[in-house]
Formats: sequence, C-alpha cells, structure tokens
Amino acid sequence: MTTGGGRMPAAPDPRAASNSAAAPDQAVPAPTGDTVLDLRDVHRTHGSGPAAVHALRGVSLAVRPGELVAVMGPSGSGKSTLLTLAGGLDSPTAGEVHVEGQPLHALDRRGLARLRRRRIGYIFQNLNLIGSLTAVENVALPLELDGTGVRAARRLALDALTEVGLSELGDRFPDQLSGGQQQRVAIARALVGQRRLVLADEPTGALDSQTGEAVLRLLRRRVDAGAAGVLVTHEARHAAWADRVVFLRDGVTVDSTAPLAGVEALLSGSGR
Ligand SMILES: Nc1ncnc2c1ncn2[C@@H]1O[C@H](COP(=O)(O)OP(=O)(O)OP(=O)(O)O)[C@@H](O)[C@H]1O
Repeated sequence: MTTGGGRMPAAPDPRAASNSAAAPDQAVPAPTGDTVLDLRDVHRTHGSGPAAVHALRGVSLAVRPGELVAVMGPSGSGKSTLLTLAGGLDSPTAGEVHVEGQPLHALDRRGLARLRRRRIGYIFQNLNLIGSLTAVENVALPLELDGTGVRAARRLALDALTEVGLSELGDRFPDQLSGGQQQRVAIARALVGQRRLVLADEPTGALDSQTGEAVLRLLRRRVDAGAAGVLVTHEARHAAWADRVVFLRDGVTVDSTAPLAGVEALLSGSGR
C-alpha cells in the first residue's frame, strides 16, 4: 500500500513481482493530465418514487496514471455501478465523469463509443466474447473497429494473447476454451492496444488461484506502464495488488485509505 499513512500489508507486496516484469513494449503513451479517471460527486438512482434505488450517492474518485485503485464493499453497495459509470456504459443521475480530461456527458454517442474502444479496457464478469469469432479475432475486433488494419490488429491481438499465456489457442472459438481460458481472452481484449483506463470487475471470478494471480499481475503491469486501473473485488488479498483501497457502503465512500488490516472490520460493519 502506498496510500498516505497506510500501513504495508503483512503479506509480501504482490506488486513487487510485477514491477520487474514490466515490458517496455507495453508502455502506454505519456499521460495527458493528472488524472485518467475523475468521478465528481457522482449519483446514480435507478427508478423513481418509493421504488427508487440510490445505487451511488455522491461518490468522488480520482485515479492517476500508474495508480491501481481497489473498490471493496458489501454486495449491493454500488461497486459495479461505479465501474459502469467510470467506463461510460451508464450515465450518472447527477455529478460528472471525466476520462482523460474529457467530460463524458459532453460526448455524443459516437464520440463516447470511440473513447470507450480506444482508451478504456473492460474486464467484466460477463465476458461478452463473440461466439462466432476465434480468440484472436475477438481480441483484434476493437482495434479493427477503430481502423487498425487486419494484419496489424491480428499481430497485436496475438501479442496480447501471448501475454495472457494463450498464444497457442488463438484459433479456437470461445466454446472450445475453458471458462478460465475465456476469461483470459477477455483480459487480452481489454489490454490490447493502448488503453489508458482499465476497469476490472472481479476479474478472477472464473479462475483458479494461480491463474487469478497471473491476471492481477497483468493488470498491475499495465498500470505500472502508465495506465490507470480500478479493480472491484471482494477479496482483501486481491486488493493487496492496489495502491489504494476505496470502501463503499450503501452508495457512499466510507473509507478510502484504510490499511488492509481494516478491510475485514469495515466489511463486517464493525469498522469506523
Ligand atoms: N438496473 C438496475 N435497476 C435497479 N436497481 C439496480 C440496477 N442496477 C443496480 N441496482 C441496485 O443498485 C444497488 C447497487 O448495485 P451494484 O450492482 O452496483 O452493487 P455491487 O456492490 O456491485 O454488488 P455485488 O457485490 O453484489 O455485485 C443495488 O441495490 C442494486 O440492486
């Protein structure tokens, strides 16, 4: 943990292994501003009247290049909502979301789609792999949609698949891959190209612990190369890969700098 006043976790810092492994060819272009993601007093209410659900109630969060922020909190506290707003997949009811200095509400649909394709990588629980495309085609798709030539896109996709240990399986279709392999294809797709913001919602869900750790190492490596990352997780040992932990409860931030030792107490309701 590198947060102000935060203590180091008792376990060895898992980030140490990734730092030395940072590959120069994965470098992301120099940051254009101080923050990649800036959530400003964001609210999200679903429905209205007595049935209204206040999923987020005034959350502010800034994530800088090279910073991985873990978001933790009980089920229903608003973690996934925060991530979908950060990625421009949903709009806040009030407040603003800025990505690389761009207020998302100022972009039209086409501009928002372009920003999402080029600059934001999503690793969500729902993998959204396209069944009729091979692994390498799935990974290359966002690049091709963005105008990268087919050959160059395939080469970058193969590099990304190699990075997640699937270089041999690029020609397989999703239903010819295990759940864990599919997850890694989705991760390769999220990291391919030059994504500045990587959003991960329980990215290790379908994976055994060893593969899960490899995924977190990849995420950490990309962040160390200059991206900004947000990782939603229920597990303190996964949050240990982050620089900072933000805790949500009932749609509000209850703590943003707690050392890991405080995680269990906060989640069980006895903290603060
Ligand atoms: N589309 C929706 N319509 C109505 N309510 C919603 C919708 N999406 C989320 N919610 C509600 O908003 C609140 C926050 O949901 P969210 O999925 O962000 O929580 P979470 O912390 O990610 O939960 P979990 O850990 O279980 O995934 C919950 O009460 C949820 O039921």
